[in-house]
Amino acid sequence: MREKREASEPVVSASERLLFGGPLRYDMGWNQHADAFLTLSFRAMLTRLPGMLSSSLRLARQADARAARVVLAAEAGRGVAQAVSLLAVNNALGRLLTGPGIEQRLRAAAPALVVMAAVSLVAALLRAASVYATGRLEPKVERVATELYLERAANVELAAIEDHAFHKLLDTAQYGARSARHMIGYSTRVINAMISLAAAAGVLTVLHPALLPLLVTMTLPSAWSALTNARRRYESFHTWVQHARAGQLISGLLTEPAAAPEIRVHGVGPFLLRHFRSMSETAEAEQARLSRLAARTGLIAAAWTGLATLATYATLGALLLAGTMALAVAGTAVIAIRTGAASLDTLVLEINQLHEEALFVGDLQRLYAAAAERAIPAGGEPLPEDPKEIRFENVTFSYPHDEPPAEGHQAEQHPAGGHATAPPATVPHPAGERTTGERATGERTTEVRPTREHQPGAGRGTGKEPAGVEATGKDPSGRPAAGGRPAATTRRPAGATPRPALDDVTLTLPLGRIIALVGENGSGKTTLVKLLAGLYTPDRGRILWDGVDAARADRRLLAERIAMVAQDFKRWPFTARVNVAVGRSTAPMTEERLATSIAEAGAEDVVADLPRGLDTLLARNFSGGHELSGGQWQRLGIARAAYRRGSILIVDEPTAALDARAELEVFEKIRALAGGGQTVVLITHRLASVRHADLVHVLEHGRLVESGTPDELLSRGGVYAELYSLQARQFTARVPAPEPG
Ligand SMILES: Nc1ncnc2c1ncn2[C@@H]1O[C@H](COP(=O)(O)OP(=O)(O)OP(=O)(O)O)[C@@H](O)[C@H]1O
Repeated sequence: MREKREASEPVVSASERLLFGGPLRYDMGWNQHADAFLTLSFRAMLTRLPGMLSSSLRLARQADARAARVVLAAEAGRGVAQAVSLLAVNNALGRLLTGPGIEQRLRAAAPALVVMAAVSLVAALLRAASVYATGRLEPKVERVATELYLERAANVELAAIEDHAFHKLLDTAQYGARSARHMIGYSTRVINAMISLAAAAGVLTVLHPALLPLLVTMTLPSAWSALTNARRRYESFHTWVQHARAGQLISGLLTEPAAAPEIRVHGVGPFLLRHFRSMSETAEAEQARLSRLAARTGLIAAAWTGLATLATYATLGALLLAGTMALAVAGTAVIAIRTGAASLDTLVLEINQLHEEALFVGDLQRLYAAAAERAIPAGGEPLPEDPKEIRFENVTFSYPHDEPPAEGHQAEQHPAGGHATAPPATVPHPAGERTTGERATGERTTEVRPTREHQPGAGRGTGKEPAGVEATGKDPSGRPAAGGRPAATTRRPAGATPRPALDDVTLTLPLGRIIALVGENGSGKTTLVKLLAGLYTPDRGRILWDGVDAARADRRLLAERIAMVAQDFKRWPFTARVNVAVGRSTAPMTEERLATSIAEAGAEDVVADLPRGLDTLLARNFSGGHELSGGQWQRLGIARAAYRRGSILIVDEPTAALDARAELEVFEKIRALAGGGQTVVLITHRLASVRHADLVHVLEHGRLVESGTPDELLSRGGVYAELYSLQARQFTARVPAPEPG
């Protein structure tokens, strides 16, 4: 009881309190399983065993049916071999211990000895077959499960990705594939242990009915000790790992380039180092506590096993003395009890592990189901071949909003990006600290479960953060900061209903023209183009392509027509060539198309300056990688959109990172694209650049407030004219001369 209280009370170091205002907590999906694992009784685990085994089998059959059959047959064969071997031992002992001379006894025992040798050989061959087939199966199972995971995740609506609950499931389920792989090994060992236990128990029962209870008595202590330590470790994980993570966060900050200048100029290094030491010491204390408890449990188990062994041998002796058991049978019983005890021990541990893995595979299956429900619908009406206009009719759209955090969890934060993503790479998953064949001695081998940062699709960026959420954990490229740096989250007060991002908007986008969307920050411009691109569907109202409602249209065909340079377009960690050609990854990658797109975006100089031209890897954190400036990236982004050759080009803040000359040039290029018949939907705050637009829509607080040509809007003297003159004044206003003296 004392021990439980000790483990569940988090020790928050003074450093943690100072730096994070309390315990630093990441919101990680697998946390959900802490309680499930700790509260489940061993009996309940046994009840669930058939379900878990059949789920493993299903996965195995899906991945490689032949290998699955080999494993099953080999394990069953090994069990039979063990029973036959025990019976042969009994036979051999019986012949050796009774009879006239030693030579005749040896001769009589010879057939049984030959059987033993043959059975050992067969068992060894079967084991080899099982090891080989399991080794083949495991990676295939993981691949099949991962592919399904990635495929489904990539195919859900953007709204699902931005939905906190779905994202949490996505996070939890990321461990499922690895768990599915582990389940194969555990299932094999469980099946093997069950069969050999049944063989030993069967033989013992045949030999003498009193032997079976002795087997159980001898095994229980070590199984109890192993289980207790595993649970204690798991429970402790939830107590101290968060603190260890806080320490790792500090060590990450001390080495990351972004923090380096301030660490040096402001002398933050010693300050952080001091707190790093203090946090590490807290984690060390927890490790010491665990080791102390493990040693104590090990001792208790050893004493219990010793007593049980003594009782076993005393019973065997008594049976021998009473003449109710032959010496040969007693000898066989000792061997069978030892084998059976080892099998039972393995069984307890492996079922434990299997259960834990099954929880994560369960998440994966839940994700598959949820992702299927939220998948982008396939099929739909075709869009008109050459539409004249797209019309927004009374369109209203609100972003789904998260519930405010529960009381007392104000320090609970997500790793970078505002959404829960992955735990930092250096922190093992509890099941990652896996025990392989743990015994009461406390010996174990550990394996660290890789986190999403190591997996394809790592660091998914979602573009914008939910209303009122401010993400601070991104590097300038929008990628999650290294080490899963937590983002401070601030939220809307509880109960406040957010304003719709778009509120009853009715407007027309004439195709083949340049249309500018203008308005202050947060007025709904980006939201409008995301609806146009089919990334969201309106809550109310319709988006009509010459009368065809986009909500009923084939979404894939709609996307085919759109090329988009978003504000935070993806900077793929690939070569420059791929960064452009990824605009239309289904098209053959031709040099001519690449060169044309690069020229259309005015990105020739950017490519010419790269050390290996188009083959330069654009990711500084890899060897040979190169980093571009914001403006250079922006040009490549436009080249990517040009490469796509969509009929509607959406450009969101294309010149934000450009100098004055480059800005002019980019607008020229964009105008030229429109000259080729492409529709350009341009979002910009630089109103001087809007002069060439055919039509300007002005948004304010999600509502359309003005529409017209730039000249019409200027002469109207409304919001546009006001914003325009504000900007113009910045250039003409005289800077007050400094006061003399
Ligand atoms: N993914 C999102 N989840 C929740 N709310 C969002 C999301 N994206 C935008 N919003 C909110 O919707 C409103 C409109 O945002 P939007 O990005 O469309 O404005 P904008 O006019 O493009 O702004 P800016 O000029 O700053 O780019 C804002 O209140 C914003 O906070």
